[in-house]
Amino acid sequence: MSALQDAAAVRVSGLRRAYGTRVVIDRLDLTIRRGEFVALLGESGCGKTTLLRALAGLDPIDGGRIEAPKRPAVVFQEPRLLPWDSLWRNVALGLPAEGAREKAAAALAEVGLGGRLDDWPRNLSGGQAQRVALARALVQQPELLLLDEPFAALDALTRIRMHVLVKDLVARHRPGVLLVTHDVAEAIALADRILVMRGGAIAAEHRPSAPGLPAATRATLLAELGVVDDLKSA
Ligand SMILES: Nc1ncnc2c1ncn2[C@@H]1O[C@H](COP(=O)(O)OP(=O)(O)OP(=O)(O)O)[C@@H](O)[C@H]1O
Repeated sequence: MSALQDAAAVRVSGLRRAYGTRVVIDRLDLTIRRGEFVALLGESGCGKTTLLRALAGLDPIDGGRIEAPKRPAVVFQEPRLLPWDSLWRNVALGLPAEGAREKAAAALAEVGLGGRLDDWPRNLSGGQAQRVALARALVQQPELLLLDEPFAALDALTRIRMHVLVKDLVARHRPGVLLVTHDVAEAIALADRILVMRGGAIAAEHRPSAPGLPAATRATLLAELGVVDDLKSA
């Protein structure tokens, strides 16, 4: 294997997924490298969540290949915490018992909840609950982190705080990331690479990092998503 291949967090080739006769993913190719933050945009119903669930191993596939060196970790729009378990037990879910509390404590500290190990999910705000969900994902030391609109239900300021946190966590742990989002600004703020899904595959790719590019990219992305934004010129 070459060094480049070694760095892949996931490699997808010729992926196909159908619900009955309805083909949702068709000949989709995608590679995400470790440390690379990829955002996935696309019109509602184009198959983003279907792709994410296939990558997560949650759903079967009907053709093609998904090669991932390790089981990916997933954070969904809702935190999906177990209400009867303390925060550290929620984070430690699936870890071997030995050292689990220490690992959960370190992960909770990383998301700013270091003093809340023995607290309960019911005492958390929406943003804090999503922090716990992130800690639960990162404690697995994933090579691929799948984020399915994890900030969509949060208020605007909490969302920005979460962006800063996630960017920092990804820079430190360097998993490959696939973020499904409807928020063009979020994709531009976080991603190294923005993919647009259409017709069951990746139809376009953008890199928003070059100085001066975000405004142009926003317009380009909105156009690709079929959104006419003439508010500013109205
Ligand atoms: N379990 C299922 N059975 C049948 N059809 C499904 C199932 N799950 C999704 N679909 C259909 O597959 C298509 C893709 O759905 P998916 O949820 O992947 O889209 P999406 O891009 O994530 O949408 P959104 O942006 O609205 O979340 C949709 O037309 C949806 O109705």
